[in-house]
Amino acid sequence: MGSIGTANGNGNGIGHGSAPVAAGRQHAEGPAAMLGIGTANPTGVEVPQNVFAENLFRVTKSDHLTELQQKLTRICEKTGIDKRHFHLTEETLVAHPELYDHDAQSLDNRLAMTVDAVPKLAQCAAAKAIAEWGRPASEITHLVFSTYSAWGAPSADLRLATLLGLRPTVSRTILSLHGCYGGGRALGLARELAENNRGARVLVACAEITLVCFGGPDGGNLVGHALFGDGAGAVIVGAGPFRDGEQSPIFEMVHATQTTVPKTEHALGMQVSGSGVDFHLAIQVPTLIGQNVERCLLHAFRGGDDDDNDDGGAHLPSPLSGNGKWNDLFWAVHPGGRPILDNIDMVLKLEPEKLAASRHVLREYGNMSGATIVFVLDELRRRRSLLPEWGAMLAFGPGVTIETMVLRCPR
Ligand SMILES: CC(C)(COP(=O)(O)OP(=O)(O)OC[C@H]1O[C@@H](n2cnc3c(N)ncnc32)[C@H](O)[C@@H]1OP(=O)(O)O)[C@@H](O)C(=O)NCCC(=O)NCCSC(=O)/C=C/c1ccc(O)cc1
Repeated sequence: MGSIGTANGNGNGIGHGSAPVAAGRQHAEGPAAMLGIGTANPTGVEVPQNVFAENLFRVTKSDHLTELQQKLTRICEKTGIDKRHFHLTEETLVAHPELYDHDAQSLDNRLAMTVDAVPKLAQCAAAKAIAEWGRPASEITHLVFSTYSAWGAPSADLRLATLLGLRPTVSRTILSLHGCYGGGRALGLARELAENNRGARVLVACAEITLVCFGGPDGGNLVGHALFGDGAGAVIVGAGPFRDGEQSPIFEMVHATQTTVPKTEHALGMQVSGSGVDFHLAIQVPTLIGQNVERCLLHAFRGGDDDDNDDGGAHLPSPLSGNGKWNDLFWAVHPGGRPILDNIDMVLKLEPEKLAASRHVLREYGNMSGATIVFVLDELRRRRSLLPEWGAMLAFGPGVTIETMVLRCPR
């Protein structure tokens, strides 16, 4: 173990698309791949970012807090966001003033309002992913569901399985409170499930509804107010042999790693209390991510090898051996915030259009936590004919945790 704690995928090299997984009857043939991608947002409320602060202060009866409103307006202008989608309506806020009263016990109501809404939003995204995949939902063998916004048992994964009519033997896993790296972790897990269980078809679903953490502007979470939005993403993951009628691989998932940056637990967090959920985003987060991201990428592109010598060895695909190597890749980066993308651009010396898909998603939807990375993958898939062969996916969240995946766009 090096100075950064790590946990690896199943140790595949990143050989050129050809069956790097150990042969054996129970294993799949070749790398896992994304076979269908879908996204969804709540249909009711779409808020332009340039009126967000004004709306928030009006609906929470906080117009007298003029300095705070000016500050939120300043922050909103710097987010790189044009609009966001929300499940929470003004009518609901009028009926539930406890949602912006920091002293009120509102957690029960918040959870009651999201218990059905979260799996239903996930269902909308999953239905699109399944339609693109081209096979019936009954052929899904595993479900990995990530959310921070719905808790309870039976949990959101079971509700989603029921809504989609998945078979009773579907093997379900729910990832809770992973925050913004939940989508990356769910995809990493799906990759391992698909490669290690021949014939497995894994539905990854991520759905987030910010109602659980909504509060008045005096609650001290102005950046969270300016940044987060609601959305769901779903991906069908499977490995060869592929079936008749099945979508051919969109992106191969060649290798995945997870890195925890030591001594940064304080930087990103979520505190649950009777009055809801409070986010904490330290001002240092964009810098911390910028400082650690290249190390994580090198680790992933070495196939999880902890050897720090960049020997251009057998693991590395050729794009990473030359100068300007990172510009030879396509990029699926979680747009956690505009300065995070700016720092990654700067550290990796990326050409301006390399993070275009991430900036587009940030602009159109804001940060939808774990679901956001699926929107970025969906956007990249639209630009597929322009993409180079190899790519990298990055997602970040509490820990600070950095999820990295080496992707390949088959021709
Ligand atoms: C749009 C911001 C807020 C400001 O842009 P800027 O280019 O840094 O501009 P300034 O440096 O001029 O800052 C504007 C104001 O914002 C303030 N500010 C600037 N970051 C801050 C700050 N983290 N705090 C509190 N004031 C600040 C800053 O002090 C300043 O205040 P003021 O001088 O009074 O105008 C930008 O910094 C930004 O997007 N920051 C957020 C980055 C970030 O941490 N993103 C989260 C990544 S991880 C993730 O996505 C998952 C989170 C998550 C975690 C747990 C879960 O369960 C679920 C999800």
